[in-house]
Amino acid sequence: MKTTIDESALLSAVESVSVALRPARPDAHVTIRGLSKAFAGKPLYSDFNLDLPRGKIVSIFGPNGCGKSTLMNMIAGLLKPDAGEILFDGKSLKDTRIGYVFQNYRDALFPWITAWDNIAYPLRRARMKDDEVKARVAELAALFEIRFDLQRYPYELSGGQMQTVCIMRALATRPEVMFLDEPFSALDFEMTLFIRDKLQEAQAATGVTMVIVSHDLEDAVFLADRILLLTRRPTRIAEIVPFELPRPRSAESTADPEFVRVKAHTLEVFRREMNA
Ligand SMILES: Nc1ncnc2c1ncn2[C@@H]1O[C@H](COP(=O)(O)OP(=O)(O)OP(=O)(O)O)[C@@H](O)[C@H]1O
Repeated sequence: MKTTIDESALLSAVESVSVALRPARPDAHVTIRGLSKAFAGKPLYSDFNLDLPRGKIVSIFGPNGCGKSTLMNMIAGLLKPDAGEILFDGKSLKDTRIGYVFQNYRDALFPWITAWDNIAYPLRRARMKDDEVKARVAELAALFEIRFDLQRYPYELSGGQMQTVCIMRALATRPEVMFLDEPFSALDFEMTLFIRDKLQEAQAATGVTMVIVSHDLEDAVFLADRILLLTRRPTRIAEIVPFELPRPRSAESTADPEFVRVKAHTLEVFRREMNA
């Protein structure tokens, strides 16, 4: 008797074998297995696997259009993969608290409510009691050394102040994983230094796992414990570069020989991938 094989069942069986073959690293917080995504029939990711370490800052860096934002958005649940599995400590996204800082802070804040209410918004949605909401916003305001009036509306704030509010809002619910898409791209140098400091402080205070997409090599290296270097599409991991310079890192850290070495190495891998 001829046996017919259901192609999709076969594919999913093969996929689950490949998933099972790659156990998570012991320090893994987020495990990505067999991730695939195509746009208009052209594959961007195909059977992509990655572990993101717990409590670390990972920067995603790579050539233009290689899929940095797409990868982050799939992990954060903003974009559905065609196939694959993403787990957070073995849990699905719906059982995980995440924070997201969008690239364009001007569009990210609700313009009809004050900065204070923007920060409180996710806490109220989580049905936190009023006095606890007040305490949490006050705690964040202290951490970020807020000197401007949080009762102002977003349009009354500078770009750096708006981005600070976006980051406070993303941290409000004490996320397990925080995603930041180009957090420095629209900031001036002074504000970039301030936000770099505050992100390091927030990470040290909370142990949150952070994923940052960056176009800028210096920004990508500066905050990272690991730099995830991607290839051109179809996108693979070119290299995961560790960067162990002690924290807190300051503007002076960019002259540290280890910073200079890691930046040069990252650039070398990037150039190699551009020419591949
Ligand atoms: N919704 C979409 N529809 C069609 N193509 C898309 C879509 N989103 C992304 N792409 C394509 O997928 C590729 C990766 O896009 P993505 O924005 O993730 O790359 P990136 O590395 O973040 O880019 P950049 O460096 O320009 O910010 C690009 O070629 C892009 O044109």
